[in-house]
Amino acid sequence: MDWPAQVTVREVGPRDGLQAEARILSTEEKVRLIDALTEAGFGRIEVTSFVHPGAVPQLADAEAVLARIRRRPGVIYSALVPNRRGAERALACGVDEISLFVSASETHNRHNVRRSIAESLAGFVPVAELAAAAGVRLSGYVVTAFGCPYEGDVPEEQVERIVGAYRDLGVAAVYLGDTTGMANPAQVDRLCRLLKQRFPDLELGLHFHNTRGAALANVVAGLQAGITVYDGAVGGLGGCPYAPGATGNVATEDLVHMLHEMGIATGVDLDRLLAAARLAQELMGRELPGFVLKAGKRSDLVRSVQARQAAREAEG
Ligand SMILES: CC(=O)SCCNC(=O)CCNC(=O)[C@H](O)C(C)(C)COP(=O)(O)OP(=O)(O)OC[C@H]1O[C@@H](n2cnc3c(N)ncnc32)[C@H](O)[C@@H]1OP(=O)(O)O
Repeated sequence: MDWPAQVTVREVGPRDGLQAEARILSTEEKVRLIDALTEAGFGRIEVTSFVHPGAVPQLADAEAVLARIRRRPGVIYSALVPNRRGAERALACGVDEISLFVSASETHNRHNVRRSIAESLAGFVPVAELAAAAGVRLSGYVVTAFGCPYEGDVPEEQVERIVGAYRDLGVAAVYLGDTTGMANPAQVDRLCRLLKQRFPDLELGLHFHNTRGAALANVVAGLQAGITVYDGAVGGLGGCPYAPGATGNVATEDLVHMLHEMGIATGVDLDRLLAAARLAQELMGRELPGFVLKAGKRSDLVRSVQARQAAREAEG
């Protein structure tokens, strides 16, 4: 297998990660976290969402967050947008990318945005027009693309239909979301190959939650199918307030660590990312699920084992 030389890792912790966390961070705390992620070298960061403030109270300060973060030139700071009202708010803040979202299953979409899939898609038309007029990048998530907590299996044709609708809207990228960690590597391989064949000119990205521990295995399946864009949430923050049993995205530092060990470049500074993960843990006031956060980098292993050994010898 020829692995790609480089992949794009999108940091979505400040949006997907925070939206389901019980502890509401202050605007200042969010800005500190996003600035630390910018320092880590990400080219793309999803910073917030412009949804109804009552639906996701954690992100009700989207405008203030965007106004205060230190934006590094060239970095794409994106926000999730459900409708025209959200697009108007996002554009007023000068976002670099608007990410639309619709579920591949009717039931989840109704729970999430109180609309049918067809109604969501129809509502995206004016958003696409606004984004195009403003010259802002447009992308779209397919939520529950690999399975739905309410409906179970999601037919591949349904995902294909939504990707086609996004393509017709003129999006630059489509991100396939495994919202509740239901994907397996064989399924990822099959769906990605199918979509790449059907939509060869569209950028496809993968967004895995690690609910059942399969996220990194699914990333490898995606790499084998030729996908080069992956989402992660710092520390493994995350979930979905409208999906029972949802937990965090794959921890970005685990993803970046694995990719670097495989010889795949990401442009991300892993040490700075780990510092951001420790900050996220401190801000949330709880242990986050990321593995490398606890175990350290592979390259640090021998050093830390030797240090422990020396400490034991000094004690004894
Ligand atoms: C898998 C994932 O992680 S997806 C992300 C997690 N899920 C979410 O973020 C869900 C977000 N959902 C929502 O924000 C809501 O369900 C909506 C906005 C999509 C739909 O809610 P509805 O109540 O049906 O909206 P509706 O269009 O009827 O408008 C109701 C009111 O909300 C306001 N509103 C609608 N959209 C927005 C918005 N994007 N931002 C702020 N206010 C809004 C309207 O202006 C209206 O206000 P008014 O009563 O003062 O006139």
